[in-house]
Amino acid sequence: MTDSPVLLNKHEVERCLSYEDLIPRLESVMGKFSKRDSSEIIQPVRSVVPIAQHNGFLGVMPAYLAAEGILCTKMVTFYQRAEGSSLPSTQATVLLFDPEHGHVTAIMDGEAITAKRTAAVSAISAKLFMPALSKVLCILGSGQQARSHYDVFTNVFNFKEVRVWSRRREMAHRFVNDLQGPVRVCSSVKEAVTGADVIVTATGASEPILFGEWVKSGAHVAAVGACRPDWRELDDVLMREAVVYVDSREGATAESGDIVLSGAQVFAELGEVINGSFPAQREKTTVFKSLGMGIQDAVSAKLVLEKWNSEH
Ligand SMILES: NC(=O)C1=CN([C@@H]2O[C@H](COP(=O)(O)OP(=O)(O)OC[C@H]3O[C@@H](n4cnc5c(N)ncnc54)[C@H](O)[C@@H]3O)[C@@H](O)[C@H]2O)C=CC1
Ligand SMILES: O=C([O-])C1=[NH+]CCC1
Repeated sequence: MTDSPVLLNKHEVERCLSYEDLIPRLESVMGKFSKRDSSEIIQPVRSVVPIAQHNGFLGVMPAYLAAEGILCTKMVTFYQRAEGSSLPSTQATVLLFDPEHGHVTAIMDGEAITAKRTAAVSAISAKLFMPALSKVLCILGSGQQARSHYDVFTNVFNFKEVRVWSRRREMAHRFVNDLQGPVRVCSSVKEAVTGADVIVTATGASEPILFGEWVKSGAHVAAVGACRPDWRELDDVLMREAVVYVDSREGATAESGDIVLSGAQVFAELGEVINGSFPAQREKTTVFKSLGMGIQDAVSAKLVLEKWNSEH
């Protein structure tokens, strides 16, 4: 008989996962992943089932990290919600397994993991690619990802000004009212991004909202939304003129409309920069196209379980 799996809700997961622990673990696993040593890491591109009647998708994201003894899968649903909907558009559950015997050791909320690990990876991209002396951060969107990106970017960096734009102005104000620090609400994307050093796009858009002509030369864009091959957040000009980094080349080719439809060339994976195979072209305009990876969820879930176990 094996023990019953540990069950951890969103509050527990949030409490057990700090950016301080998460960032170095993500850097390490992404650097290893980009070496493509299958004796160490196995992570297929996520399987996605469209739920066409309801504008949604179910993604299954398994990963095995042999050296670290982590076997994990996340199941994530993501929906295009009608404007004004109060339902979350991204929901997830993460399972950790015992790799030796195959039983489930933990079942935990995946919403907090998804929010935090995605923002932490974007922060890693900014650390490598944003201009030296970056002063202005701009966040497009005001949902879960916008919030986690605000939290980690203002924690890790020292911006002089933070701006936010949301397609409904009252949502941007609600977002800002929830925060401690000063944030300027902008009434258009153009106003929000003009002169910004770092731009986070974290929206449910399926057509471009960010245009290259508005982006300051040398700025860094962390593009988190548009995770379907026919969805866009960024226009062709930006995609073709910027140096494009991705989390996984296979994922980007299968899932990113911004890459597939613009015909942009991927310069490198974030992990290839971390492991020293490719340079960080900080002086150029850069785009980090994030799609999300099972290995990111796997190391996050392991951190949560380690912390929880240390307390019980
Ligand atoms: N790269 C990654 O690893 C991950 C990406 N995502 C993606 O990030 C995006 C944001 O996710 P969440 O914050 O969880 O969603 P959310 O529903 O909490 O927030 C979505 C935001 O996008 C805005 N929005 C929706 N449709 C829009 C449109 N057509 N034009 C402009 N703004 C629009 C909403 O007003 C809201 O501010 C989604 O596209 C989601 O699929 C989510 C999780 C992980
Ligand atoms: O990595 C992830 O969990 C997701 N990417 C796009 C939607 C959910």
